[in-house]
Amino acid sequence: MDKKFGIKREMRSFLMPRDPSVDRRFRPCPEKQLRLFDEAISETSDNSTDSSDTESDYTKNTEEEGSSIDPGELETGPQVFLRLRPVDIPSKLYVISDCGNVLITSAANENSANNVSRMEKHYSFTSIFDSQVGQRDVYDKCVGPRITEEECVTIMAYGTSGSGKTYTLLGDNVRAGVVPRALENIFTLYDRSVYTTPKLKLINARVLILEDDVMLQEMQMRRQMLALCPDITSQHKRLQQVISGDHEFMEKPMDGVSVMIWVSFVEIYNELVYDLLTMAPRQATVGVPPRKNLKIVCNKGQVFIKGLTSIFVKSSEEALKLLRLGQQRLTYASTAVNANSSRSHCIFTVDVLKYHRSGVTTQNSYKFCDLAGSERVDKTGTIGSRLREAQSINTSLMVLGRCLDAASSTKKKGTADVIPYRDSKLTMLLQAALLGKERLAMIVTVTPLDKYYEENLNVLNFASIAKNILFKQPLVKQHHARYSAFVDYTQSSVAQDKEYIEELEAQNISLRAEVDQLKYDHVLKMQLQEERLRKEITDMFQETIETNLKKSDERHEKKIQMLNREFEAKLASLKRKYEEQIEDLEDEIEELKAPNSDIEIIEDD
Ligand SMILES: Nc1ncnc2c1ncn2[C@@H]1O[C@H](COP(=O)(O)OP(=O)(O)OP(=O)(O)O)[C@@H](O)[C@H]1O
Repeated sequence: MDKKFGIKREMRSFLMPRDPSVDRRFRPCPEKQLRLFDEAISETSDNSTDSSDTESDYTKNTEEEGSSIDPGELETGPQVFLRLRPVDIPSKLYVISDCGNVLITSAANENSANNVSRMEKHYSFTSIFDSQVGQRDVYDKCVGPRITEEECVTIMAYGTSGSGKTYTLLGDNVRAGVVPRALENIFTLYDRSVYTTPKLKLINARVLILEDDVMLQEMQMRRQMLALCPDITSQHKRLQQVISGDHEFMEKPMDGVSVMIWVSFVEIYNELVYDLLTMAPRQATVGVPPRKNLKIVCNKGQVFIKGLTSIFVKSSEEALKLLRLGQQRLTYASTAVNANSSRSHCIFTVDVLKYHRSGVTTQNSYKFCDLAGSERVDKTGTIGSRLREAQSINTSLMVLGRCLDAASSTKKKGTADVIPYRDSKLTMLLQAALLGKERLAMIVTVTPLDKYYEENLNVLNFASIAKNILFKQPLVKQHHARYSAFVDYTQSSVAQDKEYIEELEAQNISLRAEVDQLKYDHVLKMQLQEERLRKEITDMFQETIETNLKKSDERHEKKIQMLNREFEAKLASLKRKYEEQIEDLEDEIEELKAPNSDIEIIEDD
């Protein structure tokens, strides 16, 4: 691995500045002298007498930069924030300047493996959040204004593993991160304008009106999806209390505007794109999503993921539920620096679709991107699948660095470099932000410990490239589209009634479906009950018959025995009678055999 990275460093690296040990005079240099991070970083070699790389010079540079911008010109660039993670003993190598938005990294010791570490550097940021700064302030500075201004924005968390990217975006059960706060903010902002049926949907980067049957399918899908989500009612209530204590989000008065909110959640793992909100097949558990790789399509400058599930949500709780479901399906693993490390990049998108009474539909997208931690595979001794993940993570971050560098050199050279966003899935999906069509806010997280010094320099160098970008073209704040179907529909005074009727019709359709389902369930239940009763009755009759049969058998048996006894008694008496008769007859016969026995003969002499 060392060898591989060694070879790469020969070329211009986007994660590592040039090796300062090489004499400046012998370095290859462009015709017009440009340093990779000029203006954003000032470097001072320990023994250098070159005073142009000092903090004061940095201030001068940025002032010049500021003055060169015509305030009337619509130039804008990413906002890059730095957040320092709280640690027990913070390294003394990082100091925040008095002005509060420059991080000065001191030179590390001479024995450092990397020569780059032997320099003092100044990194400027839009804002720096010290380790004491809480989630509220991070949200208020980085995201809140974008949502209130209704600007499309991509918020990207970038940093080394375990530095707090996921914590910043999602937070925990008490310290809500940027995403739960943004959801509360969005639903408060549109509160009474939130439409309860999915009439509009963003399909293949186009806002479309849904037919009733499609709308019904969407509602059924949403119901099934929400049923799969973990129960977060009490957790959501707690977070809501925390958030409402921290911020005073206001509802934006909107007349004749209906707002439909959709969410989607994707993961880029080993350069493959997975949908985190698909319906799991019957046999799969919540934690094991069907892993179907999705295709990214780029059509006339519009980038979208083909077949990505987008779920219609009516409340911040529903959106948070889906976020938690997606989180359960994300690829995490235990690494040397983080027991629960994200091994993939993930993007949670909230699309806000609006239709106005004027007949115009608009769309705002808020993308929250949690990048996997950049990692030193050689130092952490990563092996096997973790190594493959780490290489894939580092490669896609490298491409992101190249894209940012190409965008920033547009400003430096005044020529438009081709931005190589097609070189990775991540940069393809973030294309709109990388081309300046949407706002880009990068939250860079750093663990201020000595042992992460070199990794942190890479991250800070990366951030400084982003900080250097200025987009020439005006930001596309919202995508507008006019739909004739909505013109008539919304222009007349009857429009609102019609809207209400449509809503009722949609509800009616869904209620009818529900009634049909209930009827079907009822019939099925009755059939089952009848079957059970029939069986019970048959069993009962059979039992009765058997008992009766048994009783009758017993009765017959007794009767037979009694008759037998009577018969035997009769037989005995007849026998006795006939025996007596026989005896009499025998006596008579005896008497007849001796006929004169009753005559006494007397003879004379
Ligand atoms: N500002 C902070 N305040 C309090 N705790 C923090 C802060 N930043 C990070 N942590 C804690 O540090 C740990 C690691 O943070 P987290 O998981 O957000 O890192 P990560 O940058 O997303 O890492 P990976 O890239 O490996 O996924 C978590 O337990 C988190 O709660």
